[in-house]
Amino acid sequence: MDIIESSKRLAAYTAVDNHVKPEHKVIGIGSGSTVPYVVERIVQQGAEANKGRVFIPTGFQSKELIVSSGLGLGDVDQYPTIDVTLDGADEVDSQLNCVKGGGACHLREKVLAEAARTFILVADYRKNVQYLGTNFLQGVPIEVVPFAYAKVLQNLHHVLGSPKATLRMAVKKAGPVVSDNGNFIIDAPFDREKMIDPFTIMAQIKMLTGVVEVGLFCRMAKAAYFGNEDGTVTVRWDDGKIDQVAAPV
Ligand SMILES: O=C(CO)[C@H](O)[C@H](O)COP(=O)(O)O
Repeated sequence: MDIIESSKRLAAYTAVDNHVKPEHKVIGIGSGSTVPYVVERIVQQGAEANKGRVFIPTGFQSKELIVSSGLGLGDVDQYPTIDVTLDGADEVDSQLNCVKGGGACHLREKVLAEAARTFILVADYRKNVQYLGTNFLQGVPIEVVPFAYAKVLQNLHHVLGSPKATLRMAVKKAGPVVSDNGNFIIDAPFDREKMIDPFTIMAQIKMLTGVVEVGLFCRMAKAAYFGNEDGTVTVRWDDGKIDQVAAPV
Protein backbone atom coordinates (compact mmCIF):
# COMPACT_ATOMS: atom_id res chain seq x y z
CA MET A 1 0.00 0.00 0.00
CA ASP A 2 1.48 3.41 -0.90
CA ILE A 3 2.01 6.18 1.60
CA ILE A 4 -1.08 8.19 0.65
CA GLU A 5 -3.36 5.16 0.92
CA SER A 6 -1.88 4.17 4.27
CA SER A 7 -2.31 7.77 5.50
CA LYS A 8 -5.98 7.67 4.56
CA ARG A 9 -6.40 4.37 6.37
CA LEU A 10 -4.61 5.67 9.47
CA ALA A 11 -6.90 8.69 9.65
CA ALA A 12 -10.04 6.65 9.10
CA TYR A 13 -9.20 3.91 11.60
CA THR A 14 -8.25 6.40 14.32
CA ALA A 15 -11.40 8.44 13.78
CA VAL A 16 -13.63 5.37 13.93
CA ASP A 17 -11.91 4.13 17.10
CA ASN A 18 -12.47 7.51 18.76
CA HIS A 19 -15.95 8.41 17.54
CA VAL A 20 -17.97 5.32 16.59
CA LYS A 21 -19.01 3.93 19.94
CA PRO A 22 -21.40 1.08 20.89
CA GLU A 23 -24.17 3.55 21.75
CA HIS A 24 -24.05 5.07 18.24
CA LYS A 25 -26.84 3.54 16.21
CA VAL A 26 -27.31 5.97 13.29
CA ILE A 27 -24.11 6.65 11.39
CA GLY A 28 -23.55 8.86 8.33
CA ILE A 29 -21.08 7.58 5.75
CA GLY A 30 -19.45 10.10 3.40
CA SER A 31 -17.99 9.76 -0.09
CA GLY A 32 -14.57 9.50 -1.67
CA SER A 33 -11.53 7.26 -1.48
CA THR A 34 -10.87 7.64 2.29
CA VAL A 35 -14.32 6.61 3.45
CA PRO A 36 -13.97 2.91 2.46
CA TYR A 37 -11.40 2.66 5.28
CA VAL A 38 -13.99 4.11 7.67
CA VAL A 39 -16.41 1.37 6.68
CA GLU A 40 -13.65 -1.26 6.86
CA ARG A 41 -12.90 -0.28 10.48
CA ILE A 42 -16.59 -0.19 11.41
CA VAL A 43 -17.01 -3.73 10.01
CA GLN A 44 -14.03 -4.77 12.14
CA GLN A 45 -16.03 -3.76 15.23
CA GLY A 46 -17.95 -6.99 14.58
CA ALA A 47 -21.44 -8.21 13.80
CA GLU A 48 -22.68 -7.72 17.36
CA ALA A 49 -21.66 -4.02 17.40
CA ASN A 50 -23.25 -3.42 14.01
CA LYS A 51 -26.49 -5.26 14.75
CA GLY A 52 -29.30 -2.71 14.91
CA ARG A 53 -27.17 0.08 13.50
CA VAL A 54 -28.36 2.08 10.48
CA PHE A 55 -25.90 3.64 8.04
CA ILE A 56 -26.90 6.68 5.97
CA PRO A 57 -25.07 7.23 2.66
CA THR A 58 -24.09 10.54 1.05
CA GLY A 59 -24.51 9.19 -2.47
CA PHE A 60 -24.38 6.24 -4.84
CA GLN A 61 -20.81 5.27 -3.93
CA SER A 62 -21.37 5.14 -0.18
CA LYS A 63 -24.71 3.38 -0.62
CA GLU A 64 -22.94 0.59 -2.54
CA LEU A 65 -20.23 0.50 0.11
CA ILE A 66 -22.75 0.11 2.94
CA VAL A 67 -24.71 -2.59 1.12
CA SER A 68 -21.66 -4.57 -0.05
CA SER A 69 -20.25 -4.49 3.51
CA GLY A 70 -23.43 -6.11 4.83
CA LEU A 71 -24.37 -3.09 6.96
CA GLY A 72 -27.93 -1.81 7.48
CA LEU A 73 -28.98 0.94 5.09
CA GLY A 74 -31.22 3.91 5.90
CA ASP A 75 -31.84 7.42 4.65
CA VAL A 76 -31.77 10.83 6.21
CA ASP A 77 -35.51 11.36 5.68
CA GLN A 78 -36.11 8.40 8.03
CA TYR A 79 -33.30 9.45 10.40
CA PRO A 80 -32.96 13.25 10.42
CA THR A 81 -30.77 13.04 13.51
CA ILE A 82 -27.53 11.15 13.04
CA ASP A 83 -25.24 10.18 15.93
CA VAL A 84 -22.02 10.66 13.99
CA THR A 85 -21.13 11.33 10.35
CA LEU A 86 -17.63 10.60 9.06
CA ASP A 87 -16.55 12.00 5.72
CA GLY A 88 -13.51 12.88 3.62
CA ALA A 89 -12.47 16.35 2.49
CA ASP A 90 -10.60 17.92 -0.40
CA GLU A 91 -8.91 20.40 1.93
CA VAL A 92 -9.29 21.51 5.56
CA ASP A 93 -8.02 24.82 6.95
CA SER A 94 -6.74 25.68 10.42
CA GLN A 95 -10.27 26.68 11.54
CA LEU A 96 -11.73 23.34 10.35
CA ASN A 97 -13.45 24.96 7.39
CA CYS A 98 -13.23 22.62 4.43
CA VAL A 99 -13.72 22.24 0.71
CA LYS A 100 -15.81 19.24 -0.30
CA GLY A 101 -17.42 18.11 -3.52
CA GLY A 102 -14.45 16.77 -5.43
CA GLY A 103 -16.73 13.77 -5.97
CA ALA A 104 -19.80 15.96 -6.61
CA CYS A 105 -21.57 14.66 -3.49
CA HIS A 106 -21.47 17.81 -1.36
CA LEU A 107 -25.23 18.46 -1.24
CA ARG A 108 -26.01 15.19 0.51
CA GLU A 109 -22.71 15.43 2.40
CA LYS A 110 -23.70 18.79 3.88
CA VAL A 111 -27.16 17.53 4.82
CA LEU A 112 -25.61 14.58 6.65
CA ALA A 113 -23.00 16.81 8.29
CA GLU A 114 -25.71 19.16 9.52
CA ALA A 115 -27.96 16.30 10.67
CA ALA A 116 -25.13 14.82 12.74
CA ARG A 117 -24.56 15.41 16.44
CA THR A 118 -20.88 14.95 15.63
CA PHE A 119 -19.28 15.52 12.22
CA ILE A 120 -15.77 14.13 11.73
CA LEU A 121 -13.39 14.62 8.80
CA VAL A 122 -10.84 12.04 7.68
CA ALA A 123 -8.07 12.74 5.19
CA ASP A 124 -4.44 12.24 4.31
CA TYR A 125 -1.74 14.79 5.17
CA ARG A 126 -2.03 16.63 1.82
CA LYS A 127 -5.40 18.03 2.87
CA ASN A 128 -4.14 19.66 6.08
CA VAL A 129 -3.59 23.33 5.14
CA GLN A 130 -3.70 26.72 6.74
CA TYR A 131 -5.83 28.31 4.01
CA LEU A 132 -8.28 26.66 1.62
CA GLY A 133 -7.11 26.73 -1.99
CA THR A 134 -3.50 25.88 -1.12
CA ASN A 135 -3.24 22.41 -2.72
CA PHE A 136 -6.75 21.87 -4.04
CA LEU A 137 -6.70 24.28 -6.95
CA GLN A 138 -9.68 23.22 -9.05
CA GLY A 139 -11.93 25.52 -7.08
CA VAL A 140 -15.02 25.46 -4.91
CA PRO A 141 -17.53 22.85 -6.14
CA ILE A 142 -20.98 24.35 -6.65
CA GLU A 143 -24.05 22.25 -7.45
CA VAL A 144 -26.50 24.10 -9.73
CA VAL A 145 -29.82 23.26 -11.34
CA PRO A 146 -29.01 22.51 -14.99
CA PHE A 147 -31.03 25.27 -16.65
CA ALA A 148 -29.36 27.95 -14.52
CA TYR A 149 -25.71 26.94 -15.04
CA ALA A 150 -24.83 29.61 -17.63
CA LYS A 151 -26.38 32.37 -15.52
CA VAL A 152 -24.55 31.20 -12.38
CA LEU A 153 -21.26 30.97 -14.32
CA GLN A 154 -21.77 34.54 -15.50
CA ASN A 155 -22.41 35.68 -11.92
CA LEU A 156 -19.26 33.92 -10.74
CA HIS A 157 -17.13 35.40 -13.54
CA HIS A 158 -18.37 38.97 -13.36
CA VAL A 159 -19.83 39.54 -9.90
CA LEU A 160 -18.10 37.21 -7.42
CA GLY A 161 -14.59 37.34 -8.87
CA SER A 162 -13.98 33.82 -10.15
CA PRO A 163 -13.11 34.40 -13.84
CA LYS A 164 -11.91 30.81 -14.24
CA ALA A 165 -15.10 29.14 -12.96
CA THR A 166 -16.04 26.27 -15.29
CA LEU A 167 -18.68 23.63 -15.72
CA ARG A 168 -17.27 20.24 -14.62
CA MET A 169 -17.17 17.92 -17.61
CA ALA A 170 -17.58 14.15 -17.41
CA VAL A 171 -14.90 11.60 -18.27
CA LYS A 172 -16.01 8.69 -20.47
CA LYS A 173 -19.31 10.46 -21.17
CA ALA A 174 -19.90 13.39 -23.48
CA GLY A 175 -21.13 16.46 -21.62
CA PRO A 176 -21.20 17.64 -18.02
CA VAL A 177 -20.96 15.70 -14.77
CA VAL A 178 -24.48 15.07 -13.48
CA SER A 179 -24.71 14.73 -9.68
CA ASP A 180 -26.68 12.01 -7.86
CA ASN A 181 -29.43 14.65 -7.63
CA GLY A 182 -29.56 15.30 -11.38
CA ASN A 183 -27.75 18.64 -11.18
CA PHE A 184 -24.59 20.12 -12.75
CA ILE A 185 -21.36 21.04 -10.95
CA ILE A 186 -19.36 24.23 -11.39
CA ASP A 187 -15.79 24.49 -10.06
CA ALA A 188 -14.97 28.06 -9.06
CA PRO A 189 -11.42 28.98 -8.01
CA PHE A 190 -11.06 32.07 -5.80
CA ASP A 191 -7.95 33.95 -4.80
CA ARG A 192 -6.36 33.77 -1.35
CA GLU A 193 -8.04 36.98 -0.17
CA LYS A 194 -11.47 35.39 -0.62
CA MET A 195 -10.52 31.92 0.63
CA ILE A 196 -9.21 33.35 3.89
CA ASP A 197 -12.85 34.05 4.76
CA PRO A 198 -14.70 31.01 3.37
CA PHE A 199 -17.97 31.77 5.16
CA THR A 200 -18.45 35.07 3.32
CA ILE A 201 -17.78 33.66 -0.14
CA MET A 202 -19.94 30.63 0.64
CA ALA A 203 -22.86 32.88 1.62
CA GLN A 204 -22.42 35.02 -1.50
CA ILE A 205 -22.43 31.96 -3.78
CA LYS A 206 -25.44 30.47 -1.99
CA MET A 207 -27.41 33.63 -2.65
CA LEU A 208 -27.14 33.15 -6.43
CA THR A 209 -30.44 31.82 -7.68
CA GLY A 210 -29.95 28.41 -9.27
CA VAL A 211 -27.28 27.34 -6.79
CA VAL A 212 -28.33 24.26 -4.85
CA GLU A 213 -25.31 23.89 -2.55
CA VAL A 214 -21.75 25.10 -2.15
CA GLY A 215 -18.85 22.79 -1.28
CA LEU A 216 -17.57 25.00 1.53
CA PHE A 217 -18.33 23.55 4.96
CA CYS A 218 -17.67 26.27 7.51
CA ARG A 219 -16.90 25.22 11.06
CA MET A 220 -19.18 22.21 10.91
CA ALA A 221 -16.67 19.57 12.00
CA LYS A 222 -15.90 18.61 15.59
CA ALA A 223 -12.50 17.25 14.55
CA ALA A 224 -10.38 16.50 11.49
CA TYR A 225 -8.07 13.46 11.38
CA PHE A 226 -5.07 13.55 9.06
CA GLY A 227 -2.93 10.47 8.48
CA ASN A 228 0.75 11.44 8.20
CA GLU A 229 3.64 10.00 6.20
CA ASP A 230 5.46 8.97 9.40
CA GLY A 231 2.58 6.80 10.59
CA THR A 232 1.19 9.27 13.13
CA VAL A 233 -2.20 10.97 13.00
CA THR A 234 -2.77 14.69 13.51
CA VAL A 235 -6.12 15.52 15.07
CA ARG A 236 -7.34 19.11 14.87
CA TRP A 237 -10.28 19.93 17.14
CA ASP A 238 -12.90 22.65 16.81
CA ASP A 239 -11.55 24.40 19.94
CA GLY A 240 -8.13 24.81 18.29
CA LYS A 241 -6.47 21.94 20.14
CA ILE A 242 -4.12 19.79 18.07
CA ASP A 243 -3.18 16.22 19.03
CA GLN A 244 -0.49 14.09 17.48
CA VAL A 245 -1.33 10.46 18.07
CA ALA A 246 0.24 7.10 17.28
CA ALA A 247 -1.34 4.79 14.72
CA PRO A 248 -4.00 2.38 16.00
CA VAL A 249 -3.16 -1.32 16.16
O1 LIG B 1 -16.26 15.67 -0.88
C1 LIG B 1 -16.08 14.58 -1.36
C2 LIG B 1 -16.90 14.02 -2.44
O2 LIG B 1 -17.86 14.93 -2.87
C3 LIG B 1 -14.97 13.74 -0.83
O3 LIG B 1 -15.17 13.52 0.53
C4 LIG B 1 -13.69 14.47 -1.08
O4 LIG B 1 -13.56 14.65 -2.48
C5 LIG B 1 -12.48 13.70 -0.54
O5 LIG B 1 -12.28 12.53 -1.23
P1 LIG B 1 -11.00 11.60 -1.02
O6 LIG B 1 -11.20 10.91 0.29
O7 LIG B 1 -11.03 10.67 -2.21
O8 LIG B 1 -9.79 12.48 -1.05
